[in-house]
Amino acid sequence: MDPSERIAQQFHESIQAKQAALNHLRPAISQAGLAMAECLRRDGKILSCGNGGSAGDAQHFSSELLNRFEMERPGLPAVALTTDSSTLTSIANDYAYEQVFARQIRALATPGDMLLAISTSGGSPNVVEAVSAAHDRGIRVIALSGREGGQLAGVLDERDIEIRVPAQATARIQEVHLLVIHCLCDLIDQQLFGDQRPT
Ligand SMILES: O=C(CO)[C@@H](O)[C@H](O)[C@H](O)[C@H](O)COP(=O)(O)O
Ligand SMILES: [Zn+2]
Repeated sequence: MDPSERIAQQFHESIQAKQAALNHLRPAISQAGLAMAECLRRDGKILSCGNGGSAGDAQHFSSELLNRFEMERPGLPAVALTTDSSTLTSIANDYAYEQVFARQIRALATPGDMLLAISTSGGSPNVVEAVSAAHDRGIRVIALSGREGGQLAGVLDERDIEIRVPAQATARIQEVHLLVIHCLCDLIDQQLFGDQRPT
């Protein structure tokens, strides 16, 4: 296959993954966006975590909240748990890599906060531990996952919301995750600041 055909195939697969996700995920995304808006309205904050590309997604989400998404509005409280290398390396060194997010959640989370837990496989032990820590602190979890949901699906409770992308390839799941994150930001802004969209 020549490069041009490979590129066309990647685009085609990405479009297909998004198309397949649309109706499947619409109710869960809507529920999650409204829950996040309510959390922020009540002065809660949203913590986020993930590994690799999902660490980038966790940071992408928190920066859309802290700075802004598409409209002019005040910054909203969010913390990506993936950015402080001193904290991450010391927790991994002194305890275990599985604890890098959980220990931060136990220190930072207060009642009414939420956790956005991102894992394409649902199998990353540190993301699974993060969910347990969130539950210990009494905070709700929005889980962004894929494939068969992994261990993450098994540790969610009835208050949590699972947004599981119906795809198998990590890259495709990540591409849908980013779109879901933008939908969540859009719903949060609409719920808190009204319907206007940038021209
Ligand atoms: O971005 C990519 C591959 O596309 C990788 O960095 C990927 O995020 C890493 O392999 C992660 O460790 C995978 O973790 P997870 O999504 O299964 O929780
Ligand atoms: Zn990637």
